Amino acid sequence: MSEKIAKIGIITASDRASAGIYEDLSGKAIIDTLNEYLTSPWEAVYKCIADDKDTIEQTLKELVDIEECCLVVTTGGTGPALRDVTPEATEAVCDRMMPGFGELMRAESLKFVPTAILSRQTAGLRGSSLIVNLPGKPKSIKECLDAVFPAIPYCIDLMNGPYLETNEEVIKAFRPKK
Ligand SMILES: Nc1ncnc2c1ncn2[C@@H]1O[C@H](COP(=O)(O)OP(=O)(O)OP(=O)(O)O)[C@@H](O)[C@H]1O
Ligand SMILES: Nc1nc2c(c(=O)[nH]1)N[C@H]1C(S)=C(S)[C@@H](COP(=O)(O)O)O[C@H]1N2
Repeated sequence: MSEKIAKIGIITASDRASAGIYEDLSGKAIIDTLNEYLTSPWEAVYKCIADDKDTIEQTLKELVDIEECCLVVTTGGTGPALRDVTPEATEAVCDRMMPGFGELMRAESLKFVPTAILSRQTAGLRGSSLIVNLPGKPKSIKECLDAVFPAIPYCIDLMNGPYLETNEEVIKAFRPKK
């Protein structure tokens, strides 16, 4: 995987965005934020789907197993609303969970909104891919990614994925050893 261009999956889980009731600003915010962060070449594989557990699971599997994305970032469906099932779909397809991501994003998000604890966002590993959940609100994307992204390139290194390089004036990747 390391010689290939890094593929990054972006999944918006939203009944209304997927039905065209509103424009998917959150998926766009993920792409814009990653373009600001990354100086190494990458390619987005983007999907906007309904809040349906089977559909989210199938889409996660497609982006990891067929598209070979080293990282998949989801937005939406992490709260307590009855159709919010993105964390459950993520757990269902992951071999190993990475609970630190959700813990850190909720802690950082509390600096912006007192409702941060309503997000059940999580992260996990499927094969050699990292899946990270973000909340649905467009403004939450950068609030959460700024917190966890410094650890993501090293996480992908440890799974023999592509070497992600960042613009250090925007965000600094932390690699404890070379
Ligand atoms: N992908 C998105 N693009 C633009 N705005 C969004 C998006 N997701 C959420 N929002 C905004 O954040 C608000 C609260 O998010 P909420 O989680 O209820 O949205 P949602 O998951 O898209 O809802 P639903 O799936 O029921 O349509 C929405 O009413 C909308 O204004
Ligand atoms: N950084 C950040 N985290 C946030 C928010 C936010 O605006 N910014 N919104 C919260 C709210 S109001 C909800 S209901 C939950 C779940 O959102 P979701 O169901 O759209 O994923 O995320 C929470 N986490």
